[in-house]
Amino acid sequence: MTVAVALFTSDLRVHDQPVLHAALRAADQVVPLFVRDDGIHRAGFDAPNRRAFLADCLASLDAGLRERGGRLVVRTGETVDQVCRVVRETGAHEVHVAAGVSGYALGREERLREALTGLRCALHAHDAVVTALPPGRVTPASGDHFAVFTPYFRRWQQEGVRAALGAPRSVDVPRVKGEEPLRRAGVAGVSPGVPEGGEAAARERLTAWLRSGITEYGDRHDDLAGDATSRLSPYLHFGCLSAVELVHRAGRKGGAGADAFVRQLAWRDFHHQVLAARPAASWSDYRDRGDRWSTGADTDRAVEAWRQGRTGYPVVDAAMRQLRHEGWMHNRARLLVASFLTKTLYADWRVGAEHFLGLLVDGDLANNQLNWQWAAGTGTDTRPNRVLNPLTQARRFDPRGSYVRRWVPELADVAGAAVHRPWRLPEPERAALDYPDPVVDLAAGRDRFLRARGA
Ligand SMILES: Cc1cc2nc3c(=O)[nH]c(=O)nc-3n(C[C@H](O)[C@H](O)[C@H](O)COP(=O)(O)OP(=O)(O)OC[C@H]3O[C@@H](n4cnc5c(N)ncnc54)[C@H](O)[C@@H]3O)c2cc1C
Repeated sequence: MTVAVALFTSDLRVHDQPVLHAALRAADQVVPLFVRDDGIHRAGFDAPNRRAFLADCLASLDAGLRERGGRLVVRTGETVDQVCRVVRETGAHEVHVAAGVSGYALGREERLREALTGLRCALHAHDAVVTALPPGRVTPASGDHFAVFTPYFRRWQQEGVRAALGAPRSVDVPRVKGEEPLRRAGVAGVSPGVPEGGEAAARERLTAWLRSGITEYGDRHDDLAGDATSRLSPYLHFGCLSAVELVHRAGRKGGAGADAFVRQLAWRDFHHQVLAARPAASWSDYRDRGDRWSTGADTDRAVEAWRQGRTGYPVVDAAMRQLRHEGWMHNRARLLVASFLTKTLYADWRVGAEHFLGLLVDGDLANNQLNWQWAAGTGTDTRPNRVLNPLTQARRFDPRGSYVRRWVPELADVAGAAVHRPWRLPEPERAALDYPDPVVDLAAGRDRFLRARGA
């Protein structure tokens, strides 16, 4: 009887699962293994919202495997140690894993390969499991990665993604010890609106999205109140859905909405290929603009108001409260609150990125840090000094003020677009609101930023 290990990482699914597929082909029995990695815990990367969502993901993956006669084996510790233990206990001759797309995953893969060699066990790392196109698959004529999205996307389209795989019919698991999967109920400090995680919930959402939402995505994706995006990002982050499958299914649906959606999936790949080539960009400027970010008591106060959703700019505050409540924020809102922090307040993008990582269910280094750098103008944006005015953004993307009223209850009774400028309300009405004055003058903030950038 031969045994292989399928090591699950950011690919917690049974559909289009190249790691599981390859392990099943390689051996009579497979250990589907997930290691709750101490390294991720030490790095503070298992924020409560993601831990809770992960608990659902593991439960759903276990259920998916049980439907096929198998189960998920969960261990806690250093990934390399735990995999080696399972290999020794079961006599496995192969370990299959998704190829790393982050510095951490690449390092883990290297250590694992070395440790397994000593056990005469081969490690197979599979491409295009976490992303649709593996980082490095397409590169420009000069350089190891694309620094601008549009030419990257052209090549990404030409290259095409691999075919999707079906879910296995059966999974035969040898007798091996595992822990009880973590229960969501045991995680403290979780935002009340965090959605249910896991492959089953993901596939339900995907089906609904393909049936209706995607058609109008091109026209409506920036509508803050309309909430007309897929909200699939947490499922993509944990790999409950495969980006490859999404590209194919959206492609089969066709139309302008589907094209626009696939383009966003390519943004995800784009950021991964930047970070794979420049791992330091997770915490250092991708392009150094010579910034000397604002510090001091006034900045600290303004940043704290930003975190709490009390800046006095309703659209910014609505977005920050949505993040705290749901562990998710609309992309347009992410862009405008990030511009507000890094440009209007001229605070270091790392401060904002860290706050996001503490709350986002979809929070990941490639997409979060590089989108923050994009918004701060230290990343891949070709117009690094543009400053988004939250009032203009509110007028365009929340023209009736519904998004603000949804998230800022103090302003729920202010009708229409007037909700975006509460300081202009007649005095008795204004004074009756428990809502702060603006923490910064927009024009002054913008001028300070442009002066600092020499623009
Ligand atoms: C400051 C900032 C921080 C961000 N942090 C994250 C993060 O930590 N994790 C994350 O997944 N996304 C991040 N994004 C990108 C984007 O905001 C989210 O992916 C998107 O809002 C998720 O909602 P959705 O699934 O409804 O997206 P949809 O609009 O339905 O898009 C479909 C999918 O495409 C991908 N996608 C869309 N836009 C982007 C983008 N700009 N960059 C990369 N991928 C994208 C996502 O996987 C998303 O699920 C960030 C954006 C900004 C401006």
